[in-house]
Amino acid sequence: MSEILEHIDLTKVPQHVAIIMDGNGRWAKKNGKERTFGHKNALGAVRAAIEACRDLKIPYLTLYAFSTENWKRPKPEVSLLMTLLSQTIQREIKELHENNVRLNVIGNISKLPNATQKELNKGIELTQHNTGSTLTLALNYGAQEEILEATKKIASKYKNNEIQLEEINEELFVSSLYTSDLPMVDLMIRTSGETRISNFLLWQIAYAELYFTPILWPDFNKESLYEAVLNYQGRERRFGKISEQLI
Ligand SMILES: CC(C)=CCC/C(C)=C/CC/C(C)=C/CC/C(C)=C\CC/C(C)=C\CC/C(C)=C\CC/C(C)=C\CC/C(C)=C\CC/C(C)=C\CC/C(C)=C\CC/C(C)=C\COP(=O)(O)OP(=O)(O)O
Ligand SMILES: O=P(O)(O)OP(=O)(O)O
Ligand SMILES: [Mg+2]
Repeated sequence: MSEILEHIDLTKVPQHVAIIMDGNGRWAKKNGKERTFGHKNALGAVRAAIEACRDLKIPYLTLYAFSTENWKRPKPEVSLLMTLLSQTIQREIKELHENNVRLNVIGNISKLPNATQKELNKGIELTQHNTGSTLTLALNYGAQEEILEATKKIASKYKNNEIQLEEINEELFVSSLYTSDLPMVDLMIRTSGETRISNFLLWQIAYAELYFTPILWPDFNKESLYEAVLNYQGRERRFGKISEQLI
Protein backbone atom coordinates (compact mmCIF):
# COMPACT_ATOMS: atom_id res chain seq x y z
CA MET A 1 0.00 0.00 0.00
CA SER A 2 1.15 3.53 -0.75
CA GLU A 3 2.88 5.28 2.12
CA ILE A 4 1.01 8.53 1.51
CA LEU A 5 -2.33 6.69 1.42
CA GLU A 6 -1.76 5.43 4.96
CA HIS A 7 -1.70 9.03 6.21
CA ILE A 8 -4.96 10.06 4.58
CA ASP A 9 -8.07 10.23 6.76
CA LEU A 10 -10.70 8.53 4.60
CA THR A 11 -13.52 10.15 6.59
CA LYS A 12 -12.39 13.65 5.60
CA VAL A 13 -11.71 13.50 1.89
CA PRO A 14 -12.83 16.34 -0.40
CA GLN A 15 -16.20 15.56 -2.01
CA HIS A 16 -15.47 17.44 -5.21
CA VAL A 17 -12.01 17.66 -6.76
CA ALA A 18 -11.43 19.74 -9.90
CA ILE A 19 -8.23 19.50 -11.95
CA ILE A 20 -6.60 21.82 -14.50
CA MET A 21 -4.62 19.20 -16.42
CA ASP A 22 -1.85 21.48 -17.64
CA GLY A 23 1.64 20.98 -19.05
CA ASN A 24 1.26 18.43 -21.86
CA GLY A 25 2.97 20.69 -24.41
CA ARG A 26 5.96 21.37 -22.19
CA TRP A 27 6.25 17.68 -21.32
CA ALA A 28 6.42 16.82 -25.04
CA LYS A 29 8.98 19.55 -25.77
CA LYS A 30 11.11 18.30 -22.87
CA ASN A 31 11.11 14.92 -24.58
CA GLY A 32 12.04 16.44 -27.93
CA LYS A 33 8.58 15.84 -29.44
CA GLU A 34 5.64 17.83 -30.90
CA ARG A 35 3.03 19.23 -28.45
CA THR A 36 0.43 16.70 -29.61
CA PHE A 37 2.67 13.89 -28.34
CA GLY A 38 2.01 15.31 -24.86
CA HIS A 39 -1.77 15.11 -25.30
CA LYS A 40 -1.53 11.52 -26.49
CA ASN A 41 0.44 10.71 -23.36
CA ALA A 42 -1.99 12.50 -21.06
CA LEU A 43 -4.57 9.74 -20.89
CA GLY A 44 -2.60 7.58 -18.46
CA ALA A 45 -2.72 10.46 -16.01
CA VAL A 46 -6.49 10.81 -16.51
CA ARG A 47 -6.86 7.14 -15.66
CA ALA A 48 -4.61 7.53 -12.61
CA ALA A 49 -6.66 10.47 -11.33
CA ILE A 50 -9.91 8.50 -11.69
CA GLU A 51 -8.43 5.46 -9.98
CA ALA A 52 -7.11 7.58 -7.11
CA CYS A 53 -10.62 9.02 -6.65
CA ARG A 54 -11.95 5.49 -6.47
CA ASP A 55 -9.32 4.55 -3.85
CA LEU A 56 -10.15 7.59 -1.72
CA LYS A 57 -13.92 7.38 -2.32
CA ILE A 58 -14.10 10.88 -3.75
CA PRO A 59 -17.53 11.08 -5.43
CA TYR A 60 -17.06 14.06 -7.80
CA LEU A 61 -14.14 14.65 -10.16
CA THR A 62 -14.17 17.49 -12.70
CA LEU A 63 -11.48 17.68 -15.39
CA TYR A 64 -10.67 20.77 -17.47
CA ALA A 65 -10.12 19.22 -20.89
CA PHE A 66 -10.76 22.10 -23.32
CA SER A 67 -11.41 25.78 -22.62
CA THR A 68 -13.32 28.38 -24.63
CA GLU A 69 -9.90 29.97 -25.23
CA ASN A 70 -8.24 26.76 -26.48
CA TRP A 71 -9.83 27.24 -29.95
CA LYS A 72 -7.05 29.80 -30.50
CA ARG A 73 -4.48 26.98 -30.64
CA PRO A 74 -3.10 25.73 -34.00
CA LYS A 75 -5.80 23.88 -35.97
CA PRO A 76 -4.00 20.50 -36.06
CA GLU A 77 -3.68 20.53 -32.25
CA VAL A 78 -7.40 21.30 -31.81
CA SER A 79 -8.33 18.51 -34.26
CA LEU A 80 -6.10 16.03 -32.49
CA LEU A 81 -7.73 16.87 -29.14
CA MET A 82 -11.24 16.38 -30.58
CA THR A 83 -10.32 13.06 -32.18
CA LEU A 84 -8.62 11.90 -29.00
CA LEU A 85 -11.77 12.75 -27.08
CA SER A 86 -14.16 10.71 -29.28
CA GLN A 87 -11.73 7.77 -29.40
CA THR A 88 -11.23 7.77 -25.64
CA ILE A 89 -14.93 7.86 -24.86
CA GLN A 90 -15.54 5.06 -27.34
CA ARG A 91 -12.82 2.96 -25.74
CA GLU A 92 -13.43 3.67 -22.06
CA ILE A 93 -17.15 4.29 -21.58
CA LYS A 94 -17.95 0.62 -20.97
CA GLU A 95 -15.51 0.39 -18.06
CA LEU A 96 -16.83 3.62 -16.55
CA HIS A 97 -20.40 2.33 -16.86
CA GLU A 98 -19.52 -1.02 -15.29
CA ASN A 99 -18.08 0.90 -12.36
CA ASN A 100 -21.31 2.89 -11.84
CA VAL A 101 -19.69 6.20 -12.91
CA ARG A 102 -21.93 8.89 -14.43
CA LEU A 103 -20.30 10.82 -17.28
CA ASN A 104 -21.26 14.49 -17.24
CA VAL A 105 -20.22 17.49 -19.32
CA ILE A 106 -20.04 21.22 -18.63
CA GLY A 107 -19.48 23.77 -21.38
CA ASN A 108 -21.03 24.50 -24.74
CA ILE A 109 -20.58 21.21 -26.55
CA SER A 110 -22.75 22.26 -29.51
CA LYS A 111 -19.59 23.88 -30.94
CA LEU A 112 -17.63 20.59 -30.92
CA PRO A 113 -17.34 18.50 -34.13
CA ASN A 114 -20.47 16.40 -34.77
CA ALA A 115 -18.71 13.06 -34.33
CA THR A 116 -17.35 14.16 -30.94
CA GLN A 117 -20.78 15.37 -29.80
CA LYS A 118 -22.32 12.08 -30.84
CA GLU A 119 -19.86 10.00 -28.79
CA LEU A 120 -20.27 12.31 -25.81
CA ASN A 121 -24.06 12.21 -25.88
CA LYS A 122 -24.04 8.43 -26.22
CA GLY A 123 -21.77 8.16 -23.17
CA ILE A 124 -23.84 10.61 -21.14
CA GLU A 125 -27.07 8.80 -21.98
CA LEU A 126 -25.64 5.35 -21.25
CA THR A 127 -24.42 6.36 -17.80
CA GLN A 128 -27.11 8.88 -16.80
CA HIS A 129 -28.68 6.71 -14.10
CA ASN A 130 -25.40 5.64 -12.49
CA THR A 131 -25.23 6.57 -8.84
CA GLY A 132 -21.68 5.75 -7.73
CA SER A 133 -19.67 8.80 -8.72
CA THR A 134 -19.70 11.62 -11.24
CA LEU A 135 -16.95 12.32 -13.74
CA THR A 136 -17.44 15.74 -15.29
CA LEU A 137 -15.52 16.85 -18.37
CA ALA A 138 -15.23 20.59 -18.94
CA LEU A 139 -15.31 20.92 -22.73
CA ASN A 140 -15.45 24.21 -24.56
CA TYR A 141 -15.88 25.49 -21.04
CA GLY A 142 -15.36 29.05 -19.84
CA ALA A 143 -16.46 30.22 -16.41
CA GLN A 144 -17.17 33.74 -17.62
CA GLU A 145 -19.42 32.40 -20.39
CA GLU A 146 -21.16 30.13 -17.84
CA ILE A 147 -21.87 33.08 -15.54
CA LEU A 148 -23.15 35.18 -18.45
CA GLU A 149 -25.42 32.34 -19.60
CA ALA A 150 -26.82 31.96 -16.09
CA THR A 151 -27.45 35.70 -15.96
CA LYS A 152 -29.31 35.58 -19.29
CA LYS A 153 -31.50 32.66 -18.12
CA ILE A 154 -32.46 34.57 -14.99
CA ALA A 155 -33.04 37.83 -16.87
CA SER A 156 -35.33 36.06 -19.31
CA LYS A 157 -37.36 34.51 -16.44
CA TYR A 158 -37.68 37.94 -14.90
CA LYS A 159 -38.73 39.48 -18.22
CA ASN A 160 -41.42 36.81 -18.65
CA ASN A 161 -42.72 37.49 -15.14
CA GLU A 162 -41.78 33.98 -14.03
CA ILE A 163 -39.80 35.34 -11.07
CA GLN A 164 -39.74 38.49 -8.95
CA LEU A 165 -36.58 40.55 -8.34
CA GLU A 166 -36.51 39.37 -4.69
CA GLU A 167 -36.31 35.76 -5.84
CA ILE A 168 -32.91 36.30 -7.49
CA ASN A 169 -30.67 34.80 -4.85
CA GLU A 170 -27.65 32.53 -4.51
CA GLU A 171 -29.75 29.38 -4.77
CA LEU A 172 -31.38 30.44 -8.05
CA PHE A 173 -28.01 31.51 -9.45
CA VAL A 174 -26.37 28.18 -8.57
CA SER A 175 -29.26 26.28 -10.15
CA SER A 176 -28.73 28.27 -13.37
CA LEU A 177 -25.05 27.31 -13.76
CA TYR A 178 -23.83 24.34 -15.86
CA THR A 179 -22.87 22.75 -12.54
CA SER A 180 -26.39 22.88 -11.04
CA ASP A 181 -26.21 19.21 -10.06
CA LEU A 182 -22.67 19.30 -8.62
CA PRO A 183 -21.55 20.39 -5.14
CA MET A 184 -19.15 23.31 -4.68
CA VAL A 185 -15.49 22.43 -5.34
CA ASP A 186 -13.49 21.49 -2.22
CA LEU A 187 -10.08 21.06 -3.81
CA MET A 188 -8.77 22.53 -7.05
CA ILE A 189 -5.50 21.17 -8.42
CA ARG A 190 -3.41 22.69 -11.20
CA THR A 191 -0.39 20.91 -12.58
CA SER A 192 2.59 22.36 -14.49
CA GLY A 193 3.62 25.05 -12.02
CA GLU A 194 1.30 27.78 -13.35
CA THR A 195 -0.58 29.48 -10.52
CA ARG A 196 -3.65 30.80 -12.31
CA ILE A 197 -7.24 29.67 -12.82
CA SER A 198 -7.51 30.27 -16.61
CA ASN A 199 -11.30 30.77 -16.63
CA PHE A 200 -12.15 27.46 -14.87
CA LEU A 201 -15.03 27.21 -12.32
CA LEU A 202 -14.97 30.74 -10.90
CA TRP A 203 -18.21 30.74 -8.90
CA GLN A 204 -17.74 27.15 -7.70
CA ILE A 205 -14.27 27.69 -6.18
CA ALA A 206 -15.37 30.49 -3.84
CA TYR A 207 -14.15 28.44 -0.85
CA ALA A 208 -12.08 25.74 -2.55
CA GLU A 209 -8.58 24.97 -1.35
CA LEU A 210 -6.13 25.60 -4.20
CA TYR A 211 -3.21 23.25 -4.79
CA PHE A 212 -0.49 23.91 -7.35
CA THR A 213 2.14 21.34 -8.27
CA PRO A 214 5.09 21.64 -10.69
CA ILE A 215 4.41 18.13 -12.05
CA LEU A 216 3.57 18.22 -15.78
CA TRP A 217 0.21 16.53 -16.45
CA PRO A 218 1.52 13.37 -18.26
CA ASP A 219 3.68 12.65 -15.17
CA PHE A 220 0.74 12.98 -12.75
CA ASN A 221 -0.05 9.66 -11.04
CA LYS A 222 -2.11 8.25 -8.18
CA GLU A 223 0.48 9.31 -5.62
CA SER A 224 0.27 12.88 -6.95
CA LEU A 225 -3.45 12.97 -6.18
CA TYR A 226 -2.97 11.37 -2.75
CA GLU A 227 -0.33 14.04 -2.05
CA ALA A 228 -2.78 16.81 -2.96
CA VAL A 229 -5.47 15.34 -0.71
CA LEU A 230 -3.03 14.95 2.17
CA ASN A 231 -2.02 18.58 1.77
CA TYR A 232 -5.74 19.54 1.71
CA GLN A 233 -6.32 17.67 4.97
CA GLY A 234 -3.56 19.66 6.62
CA ARG A 235 -5.39 22.93 6.04
CA GLU A 236 -7.98 24.61 8.22
CA ARG A 237 -11.09 25.58 6.25
CA ARG A 238 -12.61 28.45 8.19
CA PHE A 239 -15.34 29.70 5.82
CA GLY A 240 -15.03 33.17 7.32
CA LYS A 241 -15.11 32.04 10.95
CA ILE A 242 -12.21 31.93 13.42
CA SER A 243 -10.34 28.79 14.54
CA GLU A 244 -11.99 28.57 17.96
CA GLN A 245 -15.46 28.36 16.39
CA LEU A 246 -14.62 25.26 14.41
CA ILE A 247 -14.30 22.70 17.20
C1 LIG B 1 -15.20 10.73 -9.05
C2 LIG B 1 -14.82 9.54 -9.81
C3 LIG B 1 -14.90 9.60 -11.27
C4 LIG B 1 -14.45 8.41 -9.13
C5 LIG B 1 -14.03 7.14 -9.72
C6 LIG B 1 -14.97 6.01 -9.33
C7 LIG B 1 -14.64 4.65 -9.79
C8 LIG B 1 -15.35 3.56 -9.13
C9 LIG B 1 -13.75 4.39 -10.76
C10 LIG B 1 -13.35 3.04 -11.14
C11 LIG B 1 -13.29 2.83 -12.57
C12 LIG B 1 -11.94 2.71 -13.10
C13 LIG B 1 -11.11 1.54 -12.78
C14 LIG B 1 -11.55 3.67 -13.90
C15 LIG B 1 -10.33 3.64 -14.65
C16 LIG B 1 -10.47 4.63 -15.72
C17 LIG B 1 -11.30 4.33 -16.90
C18 LIG B 1 -12.49 3.48 -16.93
C19 LIG B 1 -11.01 4.90 -18.02
C20 LIG B 1 -9.69 5.54 -18.36
C21 LIG B 1 -9.68 6.99 -18.19
C22 LIG B 1 -9.71 7.71 -19.43
C23 LIG B 1 -8.49 7.71 -20.29
C24 LIG B 1 -10.80 8.40 -19.81
C25 LIG B 1 -12.05 8.53 -19.04
C26 LIG B 1 -12.88 9.74 -19.42
C27 LIG B 1 -13.30 9.75 -20.82
C28 LIG B 1 -14.25 8.72 -21.30
C29 LIG B 1 -12.84 10.70 -21.66
C30 LIG B 1 -12.08 11.91 -21.27
C31 LIG B 1 -10.75 12.00 -21.85
C32 LIG B 1 -10.22 13.37 -21.69
C33 LIG B 1 -10.19 14.04 -20.38
C34 LIG B 1 -9.76 14.05 -22.73
C35 LIG B 1 -9.56 13.52 -24.09
C36 LIG B 1 -8.91 14.49 -25.10
C37 LIG B 1 -8.72 15.87 -24.62
C38 LIG B 1 -9.77 16.91 -24.88
C39 LIG B 1 -7.60 16.20 -23.96
C40 LIG B 1 -6.40 15.33 -23.89
C41 LIG B 1 -5.29 15.96 -23.11
C42 LIG B 1 -5.64 16.31 -21.72
C43 LIG B 1 -6.02 15.22 -20.80
C44 LIG B 1 -5.55 17.58 -21.33
C45 LIG B 1 -5.20 18.78 -22.17
C46 LIG B 1 -6.00 19.92 -21.74
C47 LIG B 1 -5.69 21.21 -22.44
C48 LIG B 1 -5.95 21.27 -23.89
C49 LIG B 1 -5.26 22.33 -21.74
C50 LIG B 1 -4.99 22.43 -20.25
C51 LIG B 1 -6.11 22.71 -19.33
C52 LIG B 1 -7.16 23.61 -19.88
C53 LIG B 1 -8.29 22.96 -20.57
C54 LIG B 1 -7.13 24.99 -19.77
C55 LIG B 1 -6.14 25.79 -19.04
O1 LIG B 1 -4.87 25.59 -19.50
P1 LIG B 1 -4.21 26.51 -20.64
O2 LIG B 1 -2.87 25.93 -20.94
O3 LIG B 1 -5.13 26.67 -21.78
O4 LIG B 1 -4.11 27.90 -19.85
P2 LIG B 1 -3.17 29.18 -20.00
O5 LIG B 1 -3.31 29.66 -21.43
O6 LIG B 1 -1.77 28.77 -19.70
O7 LIG B 1 -3.70 30.16 -19.01
O1 LIG C 1 -1.36 21.08 -21.50
P1 LIG C 1 -1.12 22.16 -22.44
O2 LIG C 1 -1.52 21.80 -23.80
O3 LIG C 1 -1.74 23.43 -22.01
O4 LIG C 1 0.47 22.35 -22.47
P2 LIG C 1 1.43 23.57 -22.05
O5 LIG C 1 0.75 24.31 -20.96
O6 LIG C 1 2.69 22.91 -21.61
O7 LIG C 1 1.59 24.38 -23.26
MG1 LIG D 1 -1.18 24.95 -20.80
